[in-house]
Amino acid sequence: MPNQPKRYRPATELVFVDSFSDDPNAVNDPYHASSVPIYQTATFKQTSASGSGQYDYSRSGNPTRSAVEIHLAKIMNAERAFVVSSGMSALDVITRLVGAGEEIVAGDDLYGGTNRLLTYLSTYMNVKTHNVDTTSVSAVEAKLDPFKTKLVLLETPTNPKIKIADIKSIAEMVKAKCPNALVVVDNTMMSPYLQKTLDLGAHIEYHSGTKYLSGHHDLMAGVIGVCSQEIADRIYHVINATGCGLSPFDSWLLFRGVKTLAVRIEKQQTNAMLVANFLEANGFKVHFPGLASHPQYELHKTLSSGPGAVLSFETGDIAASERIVETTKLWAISVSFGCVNSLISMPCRMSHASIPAEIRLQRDLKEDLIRLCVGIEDPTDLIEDLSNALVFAGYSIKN
Ligand SMILES: Cc1ncc(COP(=O)(O)O)c(C=O)c1O
Ligand SMILES: N[C@@H](CCSC[C@H](N)C(=O)O)C(=O)O
Repeated sequence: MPNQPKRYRPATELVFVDSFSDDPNAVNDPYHASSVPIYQTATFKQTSASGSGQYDYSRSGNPTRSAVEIHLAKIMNAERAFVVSSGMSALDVITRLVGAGEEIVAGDDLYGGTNRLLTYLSTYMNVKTHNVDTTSVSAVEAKLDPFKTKLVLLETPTNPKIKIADIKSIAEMVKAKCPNALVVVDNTMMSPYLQKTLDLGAHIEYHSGTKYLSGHHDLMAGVIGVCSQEIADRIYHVINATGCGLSPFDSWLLFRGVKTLAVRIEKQQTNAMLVANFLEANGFKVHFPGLASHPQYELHKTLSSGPGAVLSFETGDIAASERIVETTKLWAISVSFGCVNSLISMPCRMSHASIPAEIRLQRDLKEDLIRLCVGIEDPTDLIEDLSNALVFAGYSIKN
């Protein structure tokens, strides 16, 4: 790899902060802190001009960042993990592995910001994206070009229509038909607690760490996990070259959030199941992979150990959807998901407003769609609040 800093470290040499470890790569903490300290420093002193400490400059590496990266690599079953300044920054780093004239195959239901970055790449960088229905392995296969395709980008479940892609079959097919392409999965909706995409055959998994991994909507972060040292080297090179590594304080906050990931998700998805059942029992078309009515209900169970806690539903009436969203009290009107607080939104007005209306129409992204991101509150309160809003919008509701 050209232009590596002299302190570039492969995964085997990653350092971590643990004063009781006899591992030579552990950072010595003389105070035996039981929470990883925040190394709020840009630079690290050297013993001589050429003497190498474990770190020299926080853009290239920082002990607090390393600590969370090592932990995340373990829970993703990744060869190595990296943390960067946002989910979009994670995707930006990954797409820099694609050159001008090369191509990406991606879904036709994608987070609005992802669609915006892919559109930017095609407009300014001559990197074309084919958007296909990733619920169909053959639709993905049809757009592969063994010479041009460099990334196959899957979101599963998709945001906001909650469609499921068969990661395992797609990864096997891509490896056979297009060995130069990398299979990349945006695993934000599931988190590594529910879905381990690298075990399913993906080369790269990434996250908006702003969501479940941190869990409290108090930071922006992106996470990238990779399956091999070779990909790790390329990703690290881009992160150091572009300077998007996560700050020490946000690395610390992210690490703190990850510690409660399992308990938060268990509670959130139990609540989400109750909310999804309530809406379906009241006649709404609900998109949630925990419901037997979901078209990929069986497939999702083979990929993930739970349905997660994001669902969307249709009312068929934009004005009614607006009334519902604007009437709930416990469900805050907000973008994002994965937080301990429950949120309600209209994707076409909010998270997906950057996708031009005609493209939303082409992709059958319904303007009346309401997305619910279920938190850890008492589910009786959540359902009562939603029920009141539905009644206010003119629906007759049985609880
Ligand atoms: C599925 C998905 N991926 C990526 C992102 C981007 O993450 P961030 O907001 O942390 O940049 C978002 C939301 O923003 C998202 O919903
Ligand atoms: N104004 C922001 C909207 C962020 S949406 C965040 C999140 N991914 C979601 O799906 O709610 C933008 O245009 O990026």
